[in-house]
Amino acid sequence: MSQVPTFPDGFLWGAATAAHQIEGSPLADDAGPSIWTRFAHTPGMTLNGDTGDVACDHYRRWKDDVRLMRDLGLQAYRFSVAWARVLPDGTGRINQAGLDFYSRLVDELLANGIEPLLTLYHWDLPAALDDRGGWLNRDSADWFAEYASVMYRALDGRVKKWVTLNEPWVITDGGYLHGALAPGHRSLFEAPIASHNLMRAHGAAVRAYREAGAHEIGLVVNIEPKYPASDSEADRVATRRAHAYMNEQYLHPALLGRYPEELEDVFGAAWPEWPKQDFELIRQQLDFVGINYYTRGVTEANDSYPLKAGSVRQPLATYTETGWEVYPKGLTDLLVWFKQTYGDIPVYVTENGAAMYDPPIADVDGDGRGRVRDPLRIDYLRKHIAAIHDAIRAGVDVRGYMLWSLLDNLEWSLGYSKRFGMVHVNYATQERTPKDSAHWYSGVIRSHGRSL
Ligand SMILES: OC[C@@H]1[C@@H](O)[C@H](O)[C@@H](O)c2nc(CNc3ccccc3)cn21
Repeated sequence: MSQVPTFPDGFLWGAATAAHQIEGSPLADDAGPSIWTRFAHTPGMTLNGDTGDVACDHYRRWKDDVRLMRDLGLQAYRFSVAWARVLPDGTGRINQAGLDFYSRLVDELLANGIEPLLTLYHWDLPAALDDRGGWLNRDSADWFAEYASVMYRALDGRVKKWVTLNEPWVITDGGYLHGALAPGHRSLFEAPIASHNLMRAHGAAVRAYREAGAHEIGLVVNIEPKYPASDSEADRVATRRAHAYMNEQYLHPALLGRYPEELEDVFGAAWPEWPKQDFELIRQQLDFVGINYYTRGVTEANDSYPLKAGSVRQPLATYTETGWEVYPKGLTDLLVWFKQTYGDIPVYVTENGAAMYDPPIADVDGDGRGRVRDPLRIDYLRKHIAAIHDAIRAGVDVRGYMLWSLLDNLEWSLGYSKRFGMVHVNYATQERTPKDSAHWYSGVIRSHGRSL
């Protein structure tokens, strides 16, 4: 970047988390179990048998964590609601204690000048609904709309930015096709059905919001630009399929009212006939789209997958703990593609970050305070925020940045093995220690990006 970056007035600087990954106490105060409570307690499903039983103990430490956000200067905080705290059976009976937890959290955020950005669903379906077929049941759209309406009635006005779903692609690719995530199904036939019902649920929740809410609602997707590993026709076809499968499978129905044509070929006999009226439900006017960006996908033809496409690991820049390539330009390319494909819909980067090897906490300055020196994370964040600035200069209406994540937390099936936080969590003592990246990010926020 040649000159000092200037971000638009009102550009929102925040951080993101998710209920199951930080809260702990999943069954406290009459909450019901979720599919992740069940999945993590199933032997062999998570690394080291790690569960969300304690996590970051945020359910009890929420007030201190909001104080930490204030001290870091966050302007916004993206979090998710654990559906089964509010509706232990998924529908019907409301658990007031669960609703009160989120109401108190929102009030504390507002009292500290932090804008809440609420995600209704971040993967933790009530187990009682999974027992009724979960996302494979077409009734799931009604279940989700009922839950969403409970939350709108309780919090709308205090919460002014709502997200229906976090990453429908991961929910179905992980939970229904490959089985690595809850509920752990492995079925090419189930995956498109779960995807479709998730998008029907998204549409039903937006429709309910238009009747009950008065502010902003959007969808969050994880998308990554796909680049062919070579200019061979086979790799180019594979890249197109991978792009349709991850990047268009959810945005097309939500914003264009149709699926990309490649999906019928990708799923073959497993691709159902969809009722036309479903797309009238799915396609709803959105106030914004959230994009979660971590890396790109270099893609080659590979007949051993249903997709007939595989990712090619890039040798040089995969020093993240997840092995994901560091490729900031992919974020610029993606944001420009989004605008070119779907038009001028406001965008938030609702997740971006990296799990890096973090050295142990040490009193490196001799001032009695622990420090975590994470220069690689700072470098990653700096380059990706600069990539957003490049997209803004190219005309993309990016409204904010939510760093993933505020805290080290439970990385789903990978347990506590990956640390994405800008704040270190000692899981034995629950002590929080802002890493160097947290102090750096505070400076970025204070300077509105000019200190990049
Ligand atoms: O993996 C880091 C975060 C995760 O902790 C969040 O809960 C989730 O919203 C999230 N989504 C991605 C996007 N990529 C992804 C790819 C394959 C499997 C899982 C996530 C990364 N992350």
